[in-house]
Amino acid sequence: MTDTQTGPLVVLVGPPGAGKSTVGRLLAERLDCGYRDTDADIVAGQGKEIADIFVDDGEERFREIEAEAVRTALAEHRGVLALGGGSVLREGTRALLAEHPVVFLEVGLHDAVHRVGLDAPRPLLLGNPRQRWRELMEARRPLYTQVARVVVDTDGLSPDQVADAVLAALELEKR
Ligand SMILES: Nc1ncnc2c1ncn2[C@@H]1O[C@H](COP(=O)(O)OP(=O)(O)O)[C@@H](O)[C@H]1O
Ligand SMILES: O=C(O)C1=C[C@@H](OP(=O)(O)O)[C@@H](O)[C@H](O)C1
Ligand SMILES: [Mg+2]
Repeated sequence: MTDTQTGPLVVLVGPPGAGKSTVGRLLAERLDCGYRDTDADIVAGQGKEIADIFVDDGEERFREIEAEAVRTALAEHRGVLALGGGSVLREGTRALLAEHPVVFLEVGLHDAVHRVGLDAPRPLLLGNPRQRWRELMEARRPLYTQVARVVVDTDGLSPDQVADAVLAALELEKR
């Protein structure tokens, strides 16, 4: 990292189950830098879980809180930053991301649904996770593509392999 660096080294975007949080932690270890996840910032700031924010306050309020969390993290953080899957929905957030080394972690329906099924429930996938995920990805794919400097396909790859691919794609040195 240089003194003139003005934002995160890497920003990870993509749908739920792309592995943003998992690969983000691995990348921070590899790069020997800090890791930050806007979902964790939101939970800490609100004092409640994401699912409870959706139930108590609604998705629109969550998106407002998220937009502010992303703005703050982009301004403050100099390491690896993982965003929540829906953060690209806000035009203002997409405009901010244009200045940063954004990586779209791509994943297909099969791997994504398998991965999120192993994990804590996500409010937006409740009901029929396969259908919800497919709709969500169809609506968002253009947005992920628009903000991304590079796209890394994660299908069939382990988190370690995805981290390798991200480092190669951004031509970042392993430390
Ligand atoms: N490349 C991968 N291969 C297999 N499982 C993965 C991979 N990446 C993430 N996972 C698993 O999938 C689940 C969701 O990963 P997570 O990092 O939370 O995704 P995101 O933050 O993009 O929603 C976790 O249980 C995680 O261990
Ligand atoms: O895609 C979304 O709209 C969401 C994704 C989640 O984060 P991950 O993408 O890390 O699962 C979390 O921000 C929230 O449940 C909403
Ligand atoms: Mg995550």
